[in-house]
Amino acid sequence: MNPIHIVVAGATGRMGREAVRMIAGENHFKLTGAVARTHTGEDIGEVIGVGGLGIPLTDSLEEALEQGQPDVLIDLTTPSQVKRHMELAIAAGVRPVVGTTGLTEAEMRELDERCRERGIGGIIAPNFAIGAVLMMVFAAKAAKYLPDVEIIEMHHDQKLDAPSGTALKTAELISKERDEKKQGHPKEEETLEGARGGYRDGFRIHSVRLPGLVAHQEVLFGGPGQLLTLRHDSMNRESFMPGVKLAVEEVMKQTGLIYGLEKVMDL
Ligand SMILES: NC(=O)c1ccc[n+]([C@@H]2O[C@H](COP(=O)([O-])OP(=O)(O)OC[C@H]3O[C@@H](n4cnc5c(N)ncnc54)[C@H](O)[C@@H]3O)[C@@H](O)[C@H]2O)c1
Ligand SMILES: O=C(O)C1=N[C@H](C(=O)O)CCC1
Repeated sequence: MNPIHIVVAGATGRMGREAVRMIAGENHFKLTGAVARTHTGEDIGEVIGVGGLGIPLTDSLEEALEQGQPDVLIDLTTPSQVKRHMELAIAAGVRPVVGTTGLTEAEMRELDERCRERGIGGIIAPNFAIGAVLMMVFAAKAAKYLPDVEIIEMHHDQKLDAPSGTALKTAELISKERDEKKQGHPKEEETLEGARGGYRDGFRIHSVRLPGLVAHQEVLFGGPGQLLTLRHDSMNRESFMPGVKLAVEEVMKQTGLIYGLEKVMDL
């Protein structure tokens, strides 16, 4: 079997480094390009401390797509870059696997059309941690029976988008199962703006940002005389890598853009 050729955008970032390390450790994956914001020409393997990989860092995704001829782009950059990167990859027939959060629903619809026109697959996973995907799916099941729900997501203070992609995806899955209901007292009023968090489909999402955190989420359900809390914690970025690996393998079999790792898992 030919290895899957992969270019990583954001290769020197917290997630990108882990992705490069993961690719280097898999026989059926081959790194063909590493893109970072600044062009250094240095070997990405030397930069991240795994030894030479023979792949120089470039600041041009176009160059990495043309020279490396990858099958897959893994994008782990920033909300401001991800759409352009996906457009470039799709136009070149390269399948995007995207962890970068912050794309709007309209943007995802447009990118899905582009993938279909090109006859290729793409995967956007707001959270690659398998445990987090399970938490989201379990939350949707619980919401059917316990419609009073609030989401609290907690991330490190370098995160640019709020609420997190995970919280938005959890809310989407919950809304599909939950009967329509406005959570909280009908006459509640905020005396401090934002105190009740963001409002979506009748329930609330709260975002916490603190140094020391990585990626954490609680989904709280309440009913008369009972509480159910679903919680997931990512302690480090290695926690996301089994999901990245799965997404790269699955994207080769798909057509169109898939939003959420649960759609390629046997759940
Ligand atoms: N889906 C998931 O499971 C998951 C997990 C963690 C992080 N994330 C998301 O992944 C993204 C990256 O997270 P991080 O913690 O690694 O961030 P980071 O800031 O450590 O890394 C981002 C990298 O992107 C690079 N970059 C920025 N602009 C670029 C450009 N134009 N071209 C090439 N590279 C560019 C930066 O130089 C940096 O190295 C964020 O959007 C974050 O929310 C998703
Ligand atoms: O570090 C981040 O940023 C993360 N973002 C994802 C999100 O927005 O849900 C989840 C994992 C970490």
